[in-house]
Amino acid sequence: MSARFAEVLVPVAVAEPYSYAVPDGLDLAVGDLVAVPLGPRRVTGVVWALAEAPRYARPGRLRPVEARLDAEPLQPELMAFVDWVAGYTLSPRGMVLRMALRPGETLGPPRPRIGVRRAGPEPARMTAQRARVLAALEGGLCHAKSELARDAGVSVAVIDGLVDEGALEAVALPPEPASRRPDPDHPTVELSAAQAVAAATLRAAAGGGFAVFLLDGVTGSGKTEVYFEAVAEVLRRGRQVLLLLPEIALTTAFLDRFARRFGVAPAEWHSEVAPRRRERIWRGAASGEVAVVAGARSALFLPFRDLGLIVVDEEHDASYKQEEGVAYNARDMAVVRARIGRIPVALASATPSVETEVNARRGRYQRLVLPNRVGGAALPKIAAIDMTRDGPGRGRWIAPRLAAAVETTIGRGEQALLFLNRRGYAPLTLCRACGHRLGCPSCDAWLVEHRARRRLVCHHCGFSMPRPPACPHCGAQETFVAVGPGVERLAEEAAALFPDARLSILSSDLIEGVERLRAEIAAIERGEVDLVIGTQLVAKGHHFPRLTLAGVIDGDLGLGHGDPRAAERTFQLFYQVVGRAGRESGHGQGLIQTYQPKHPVMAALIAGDRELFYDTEIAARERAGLPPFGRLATLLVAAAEAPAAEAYARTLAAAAPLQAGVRVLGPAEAPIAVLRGRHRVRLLVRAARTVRVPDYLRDWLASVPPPKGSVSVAVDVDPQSFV
Ligand SMILES: Nc1ncnc2c1ncn2[C@@H]1O[C@H](COP(=O)(O)OP(=O)(O)OP(=O)(O)O)[C@@H](O)[C@H]1O
Ligand SMILES: [Zn+2]
Repeated sequence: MSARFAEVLVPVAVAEPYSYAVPDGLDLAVGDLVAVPLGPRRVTGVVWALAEAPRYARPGRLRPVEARLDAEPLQPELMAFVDWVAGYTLSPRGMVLRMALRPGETLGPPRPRIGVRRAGPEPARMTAQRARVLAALEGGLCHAKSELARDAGVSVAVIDGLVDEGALEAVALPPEPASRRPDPDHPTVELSAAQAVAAATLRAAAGGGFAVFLLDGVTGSGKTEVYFEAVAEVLRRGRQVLLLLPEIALTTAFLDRFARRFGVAPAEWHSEVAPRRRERIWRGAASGEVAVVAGARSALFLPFRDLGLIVVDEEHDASYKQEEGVAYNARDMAVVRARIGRIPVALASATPSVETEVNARRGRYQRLVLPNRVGGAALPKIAAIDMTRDGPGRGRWIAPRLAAAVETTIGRGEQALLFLNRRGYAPLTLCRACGHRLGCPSCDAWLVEHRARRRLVCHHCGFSMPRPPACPHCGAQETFVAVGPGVERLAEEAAALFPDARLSILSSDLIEGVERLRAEIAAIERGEVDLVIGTQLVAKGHHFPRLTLAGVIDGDLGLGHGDPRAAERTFQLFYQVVGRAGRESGHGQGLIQTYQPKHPVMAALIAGDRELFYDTEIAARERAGLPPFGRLATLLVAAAEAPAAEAYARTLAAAAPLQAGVRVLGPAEAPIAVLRGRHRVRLLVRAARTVRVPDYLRDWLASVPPPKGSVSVAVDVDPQSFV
């Protein structure tokens, strides 16, 4: 007997599934993907439960499920994961499901692939383009139409013309596989003793249940090769692997390395992957055909058929946190998914997050240590340049000592890197006559000059405009001055200082598209560049063999903003940047320009003493009751008008339940008080570790009338950023 009613979760902002009638003859199971009517639309949903009686509406009025879709059902583990993430982040369950159904909108029967081959007579009219097509088909093989067009350098219309005339014949091709099977058994490097120990532990865990590992290796210690051994073991067992990487769009080198080790590249999953390709990977993950996915945080919601291992590389990276919509941290949720799926998860980093470090110190996570660089290369020596004494002249940013080091490095035929975490030319433009500063019309932020694009840009909302001819405040002409450096300005200074050096500026906004960015990085790897100037893009896992000097231009930029994670972020960033130097030569050097050379973060970096940093930071967090010794959450109230936001925030604050171990601070204006034209007021929840913050927040929010009009409330449990 098939069930009469289905509870279907739909990918919209709803907390609960809706009831639908199951038509006679339609056999449904929990997890099935179905098409259901939703208002005037038809959407893809998932059968969350089946029942003999519906939960809500009167049975006679229920609309029926329209069809079961031709797709693998969601596994119970993924459904449980969706429930868990929704509960923890206080997000509508439907919105979390939506992340798991990402390509769901396009899910239909796979689109047929058309191939063509030679048939019949020569075409009556021969052109150069036609000749190229026919030449490419020499030998009688069948080619996919779109690939043939590309190979012959013609448009698809040329091929269609030849088909119409009968010179070519169209045939249906079998669907292309989403990815080929990686081969676990051709290792490419011989592991060092420490690597072998770590790899053996991970390999042994690959067959077991839930366990969390911290693969803790200094920069350039070969963490990747180690976790590849765990990947290989999971593949031998016929199971699937998820590799999470920050900035996957940049990591061609990683894909190449994977391909060298396993014979094929992994399936890539990130926002730059074309929709149809994403759909194929989604299906391939669900069918088991795709064995390994390397992806950005959203890959965590892929419907793997039999996931056996998750690796989170550079686990400390801030890009794992999604702030918009469902606010989740993919590193933390990877641990949750592994626990639900009873599989191991490996977190890799040279600079673990303080949370992870504490978990490892307490033995909750098992630490695997790689204390040395591959081949015995020494770690870079780090020194501070005290800008209060040894800075460059006014309007310049590269201190003489750093300039001299760059000169020497380039002179030896090696590469140098200058790091400044600021895109654009200058972070501030002001009028010399009246002091007016050019700000964004819809955000509480200054406009950043991007000289290459000839525009002033708001980094928060994307607003941009050309530099105005006259000051909008006093009307003076030609009085604007650029204040402070961005990478473009730094490059200008570097070009003047080192006229013969080949420069590359690595900044996401200067290089259009992933492919060009990847090409630029490859050129640096090949040594075709002498001096790299970059934003945080350069800090992420690159291996530039000839790079021996890393200079940090503004060592104070991230410090002291009242952000509880400022010290941690700064330490991680600079340690990683400097960690790009001397990876092969062994004589790497890091120079950090700072006005606070005595700051604990600088002191730990200069001493090359990572433990000193963690000891200091962990003690400070413990004293202050900050994560992981306490919990944080923010409620951000936003509205078109400031009074509406403030009023609702006060209502919320007044309704905050009294509970031991919980303090609610605020409302206070958010550091960026206006964003995209919306006024923002924040409440901060500080709680003891033992408090179940999501439950507390749920009770609280249920006790107040929902926001009306333009007012919205965004909940962020474990916030990473406090802007
Ligand atoms: N046992 C080995 N023998 C030879 N080469 C190795 C070995 N292990 C790793 N390598 C090579 O050493 C280089 C550095 O390794 P890898 O990039 O994995 O370091 P990492 O620990 O991830 O560094 P980071 O954290 O700085 O990104 C790579 O080119 C890698 O192929
Ligand atoms: Zn703006």
